[in-house]
Amino acid sequence: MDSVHEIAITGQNLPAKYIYTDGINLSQDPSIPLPLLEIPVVDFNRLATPSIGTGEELERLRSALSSYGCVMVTNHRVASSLMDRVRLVFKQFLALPMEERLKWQKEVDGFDGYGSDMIVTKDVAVVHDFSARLRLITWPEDRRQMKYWPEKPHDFREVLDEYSSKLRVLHDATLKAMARSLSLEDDSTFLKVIREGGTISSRFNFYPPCPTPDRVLGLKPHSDGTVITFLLQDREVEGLQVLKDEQWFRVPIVADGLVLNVGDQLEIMSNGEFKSPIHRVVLNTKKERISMATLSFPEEGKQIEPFEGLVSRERPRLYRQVKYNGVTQLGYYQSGKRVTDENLLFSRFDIPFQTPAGQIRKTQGSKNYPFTAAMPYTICQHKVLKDGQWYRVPVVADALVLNAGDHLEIMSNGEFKSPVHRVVLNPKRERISVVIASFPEEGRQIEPLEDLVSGERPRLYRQVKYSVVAQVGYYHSGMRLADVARI
Ligand SMILES: O=C(O)CCC(=O)C(=O)O
Ligand SMILES: [Fe+2]
Repeated sequence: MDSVHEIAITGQNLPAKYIYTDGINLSQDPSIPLPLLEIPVVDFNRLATPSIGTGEELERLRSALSSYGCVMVTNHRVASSLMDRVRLVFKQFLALPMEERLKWQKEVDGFDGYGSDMIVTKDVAVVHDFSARLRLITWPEDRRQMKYWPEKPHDFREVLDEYSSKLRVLHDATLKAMARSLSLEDDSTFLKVIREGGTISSRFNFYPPCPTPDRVLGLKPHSDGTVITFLLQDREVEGLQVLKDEQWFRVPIVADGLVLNVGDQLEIMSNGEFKSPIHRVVLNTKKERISMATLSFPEEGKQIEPFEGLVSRERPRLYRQVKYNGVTQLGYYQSGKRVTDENLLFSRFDIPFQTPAGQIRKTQGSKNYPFTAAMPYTICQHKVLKDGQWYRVPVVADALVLNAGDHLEIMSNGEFKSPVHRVVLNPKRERISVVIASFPEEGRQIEPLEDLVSGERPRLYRQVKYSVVAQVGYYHSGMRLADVARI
């Protein structure tokens, strides 16, 4: 029984399982909507046509996927009329009487078909999504389960067949472009994971109107468990939001654009070069909304791990090998976890890290680093290493200690030094400190400034790409970026 849809039609009161009793952190002030995401736009035609500036477009793609994790793809060669037909056949399907829709209902423990997801988490506190879905494998064709493909409206199958074959071409070319943007020798590196037993699915999402969007979500905060996802949005009704720098942003509707986002499996395979963004769907009080996601997945049981060509001394391996499993992925989704966080080789606890559930995770100590991770800057006395000797840093009332960081050491070609320091504890007294620190943009290339390189002062450091997780990795392994980058 597709309860969400019928509740919407009959206007019943919402059952408690859909309600976030603490409310949803929509805008502080309801009269001011959340800001619009300035989502980077990538022109697919330029990516795919070497003669017209492929290099520049590839760099745009790489940089966007390493900081935002998503881009708006334009000129993707999928006709606007076909996109409209996809929206239309789904709306026509939704308008059918319930008995007709239920003919294509999913099994309780299955993925394909119409209805709400099975609940696999044992966590009883899980809040359900107020949305219904129709999910169908479209590729490879011999994996299609036609018993779940609606026959009404009469052209549903034909339209999905046409759209999914266009999206497959786009999907494959995009994964190849992604590999090229990271300068991988074999541009099929990521695509192989799909070709070797993987699948591509279509997921149609229906979000009914909801009188209390401040207490109910269409989709809870999550990152996709896919390799990549292409999203066809509703033409008129917004609802998708992305978390960036701990702030929620609305994703704009761009006529005929498709939203491409990195999935968790690609974040792992790319060793964190590409980020799988956290997103959610909010509801509209008056209008229903639809969307359709094209999702690619590895084969069940496939081992996913960082690709060797993306692991180096400068960029240590960030994730363990993890076996892809659809049910485990769904469990992570429902309990607000992510496969990427669960398989990170070190703790993220010492960077204020926003979990999908939306709270800053409290410092809890980690398996590997029981105290440094738990207490990054606290309870200790600051000491600095100079000429092989540790020195105590004096307390000067009202003064601030300024120190150069590793990136400034590199940019200044070693003119400024990023000092090694540590913090010791006091047997009796607690101690606190507060740090204000500045960082480059994620993915930014850092290197010595040309003006500071000369015959007398040769270049001392290689170019390195800024990455917050790699930085934490160095910290935990007792390495300094400035040493790693030293020529
Ligand atoms: O409906 C949307 O805009 C987003 C859908 C989504 O995030 C998903 O299907 O995973
Ligand atoms: Fe999603």
